[in-house]
Amino acid sequence: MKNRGNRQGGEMADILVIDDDESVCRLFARAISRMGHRADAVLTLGEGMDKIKSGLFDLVLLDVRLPDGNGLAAVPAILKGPGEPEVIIITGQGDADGAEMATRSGAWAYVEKPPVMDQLTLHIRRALEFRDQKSRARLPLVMKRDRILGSSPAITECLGQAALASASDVNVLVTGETGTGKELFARAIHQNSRRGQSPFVAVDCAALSETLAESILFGHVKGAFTDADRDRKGLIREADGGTLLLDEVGELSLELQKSFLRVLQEKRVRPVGLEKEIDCDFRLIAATNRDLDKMAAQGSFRSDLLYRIRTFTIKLPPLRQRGGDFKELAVACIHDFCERENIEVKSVSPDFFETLAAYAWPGNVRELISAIESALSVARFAPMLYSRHLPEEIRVHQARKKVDSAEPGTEGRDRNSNMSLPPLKKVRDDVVAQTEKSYLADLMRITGGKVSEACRVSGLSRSRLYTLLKKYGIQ
Ligand SMILES: Nc1ncnc2c1ncn2[C@@H]1O[C@H](COP(=O)(O)OP(=O)(O)OP(=O)(O)O)[C@@H](O)[C@H]1O
Repeated sequence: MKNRGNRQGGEMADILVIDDDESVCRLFARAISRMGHRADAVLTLGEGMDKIKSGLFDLVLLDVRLPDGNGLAAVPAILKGPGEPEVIIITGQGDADGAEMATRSGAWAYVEKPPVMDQLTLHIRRALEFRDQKSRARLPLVMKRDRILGSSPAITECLGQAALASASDVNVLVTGETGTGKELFARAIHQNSRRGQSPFVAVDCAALSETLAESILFGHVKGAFTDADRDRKGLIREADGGTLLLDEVGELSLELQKSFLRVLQEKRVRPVGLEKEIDCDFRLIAATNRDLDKMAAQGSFRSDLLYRIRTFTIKLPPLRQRGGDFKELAVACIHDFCERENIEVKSVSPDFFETLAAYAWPGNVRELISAIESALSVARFAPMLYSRHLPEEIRVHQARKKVDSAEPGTEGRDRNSNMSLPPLKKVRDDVVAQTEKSYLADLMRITGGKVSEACRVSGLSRSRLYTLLKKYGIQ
C-alpha cells in the first residue's frame, strides 16, 4: 500500500470519484487517466468513505447530492481521514452558499456540472501540486549524519539545512573556518541526495597547478599538448551523475572561474583539444573559508559565479561556538583511536576536558582530533588521559588564560588598552599559521614522515600537504 506523502511531484496520483451518475464517473475517470493518474469511482458516499479508509487516495472528486448523504457535509471527515486527500466538489446545483460552505470546510475547489474539462483538469493539477508541497514540508528534516558528530544548537541547525539541501539538487555553498567539517558536510549532502550512489568528486582548487588546471578539470584529448599521451576525462566529467565538490573555491583563478561559470550554466564541458562540448550532469557543492563577497567586491572573485554557486548556503560554526560538542568529538576520537590501535579505551581526567574547553581551536575539529590523537600517542601505556598529555601550545594557552583572569584589574586593563591591539585578522592569521605549523610538525612526527599516513590522519590531499609542508619549511 502507498504511504501517505510518499507520492513525489509528477508521479501518478490516486483519485477517487464519488458520483451517483455513472456517465459522469466514466467521463471523469477517462480525463484522469489521460492526465496520467489512476482513477477509481463509486456511486455512493458510503462506498466512497470505505474506499478512503484505505489511505490510498490523493484526491477525491465529490458530488454533493448523493443517494445516501450530502457530500459537502462529509468534506471535513474526508480531509482529516486516512491519507488526508484533497477534495474537489462537483455539483449539479451550484449555489453561492454551497460554494462558501465547501471553501470553509477546506475543499480545494467547487466546480459546477457539467464542468469545462480544461478547467477541471487545471483544478486537479493544482490540487495535486498543493498536496506535493504540503507533504514535502511535512517530511522530517532528517538525514543520515554520516560521521558528523555534535548536538549543539548550532550544528543541529546546520544538519537541518544539509537535510534540506540533500532533498534538492541546487548548488550549495558551504562556508566556515578551516577544519569545521565543510568537506564532511558536502559528502553527507551527496550521500543523502538522490545522487548518493553516483560518484562524489572532490577538487582541491588550492592545489590545482596553473598550467594543468584546465585539463585536470575539463579533461583533454590525446595530443592536445606535449604530455597528453592519452585522452583524459577530467574531474568534472568524473562527477557525471553525481556531485562535484569545489573545495577552497576562492582559490580558483579568474580565468578558471570564467570557464567554470560556462560549464555550470550549460552543464557541458569542452576538453582541451576537442572542438565539441560534452554533456555533463553534476550537482555542485562549493566550499570555502574565505569571504567571497569581499573577494567579489575587490574583483578577485566573479560575482556572477558567486550568485550561481550560493543558491543555498550553509555556514558551519567554529568549534568554539559549538558548546559541549568538543567533548562528544573528543570521546569519539578516543574510542576510534583505541579501537584502531587495538588498545584498551582510555578514561579521561576532568582536567583534560578543562584544558580542551579553555582553548579557542582556531583549527577547529581537525585541530581537536589532532590534539587528542597526539595526547593518545604520548599517553601510549597510561590508562587515563591527563591535560599533561596534550600538545604544549594548548596547555600554555590554558595556563596563560588562568593567570590573566586571576590578575587583579586585568579585565579592565584589557578593555582599556584596546587601542593598542593589532587587527583581529592579523591575530587570527598568526594563530592559524602557528597552529598549522605545529600541527604539521606533530603530524609528520606521529606518522613517522609517511605522506600517505599523514594524508589519512589529517584528511589533507597529497598536494595540499606538500604545499603546506613547503610553506612552513617542514621536511
Ligand atoms: N561535526 C564533525 N563531526 C565529526 N568529525 C568532524 C566534524 N567536523 C569536522 N570533522 C572532522 O574534522 C576534520 C576536518 O574536516 P573537513 O576536512 O571536512 O573540514 P574543512 O572545513 O573542509 O577543512 P578545510 O577548510 O581546511 O578544508 C575531518 O577529519 C572531519 O572528519
